[in-house]
Amino acid sequence: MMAGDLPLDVSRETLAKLEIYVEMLRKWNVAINLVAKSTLEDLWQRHIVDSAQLAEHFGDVTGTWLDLGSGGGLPGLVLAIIAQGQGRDLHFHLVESDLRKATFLRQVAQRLELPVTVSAVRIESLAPQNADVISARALAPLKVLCSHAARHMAADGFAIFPKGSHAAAEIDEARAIWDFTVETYPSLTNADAEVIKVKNIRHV
Ligand SMILES: C[S@@+](CC[C@H](N)C(=O)[O-])C[C@H]1O[C@@H](n2cnc3c(N)ncnc32)[C@H](O)[C@@H]1O
Repeated sequence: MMAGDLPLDVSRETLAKLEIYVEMLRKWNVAINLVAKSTLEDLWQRHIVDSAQLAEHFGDVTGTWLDLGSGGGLPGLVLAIIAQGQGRDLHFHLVESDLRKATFLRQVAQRLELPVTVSAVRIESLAPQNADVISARALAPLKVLCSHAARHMAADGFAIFPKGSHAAAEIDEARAIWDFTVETYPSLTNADAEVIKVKNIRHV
């Protein structure tokens, strides 16, 4: 494991928890497609570091962090491990409609004693959450994410989405339907990709 690749300092305990998580991810991935098998060789950089970079946006936020379409826990579980290690007052709510993936998320959360709740439902059927932060990775284009965020985000909250090389096009497309403010940050794991932070989402 390469702690030095992480975009932040983490304690030995946090690193140990990340290692256990990765070990469980690899084990369960034999039976469930949590991450593409083609990415297993580079799992740490492709998935753990790529998720961990969102921790740079913790700032002084407290409350509920809602991660939509968590899959194998990316970025939700990685961020919960880091936030817990930093002693942050953040609770992570992971939404994943696939029951087997949701079971995996609960098993990791239980084993690592993380501040995590898992809802095994479709996002569309989840009651409005008033979340302080919303994240989603590899779930949907920005125009769809804006619709989820508009429903589930607190008025003063923000959404943070790792995006690929089409972030600018997705922003343009979303603007036809949604009004919002957006900040973009270069991805630390992919020179062509960006992380976008979205606030004040309203229908046009
Ligand atoms: C492409 S995977 C990405 C998973 C993870 N975020 C990652 O980066 O590896 C998308 C995940 O979202 C879940 N998902 C898709 N649509 C959903 C919905 N409407 N409600 C809840 N989960 C959904 C799928 O089951 C899948 O696990």
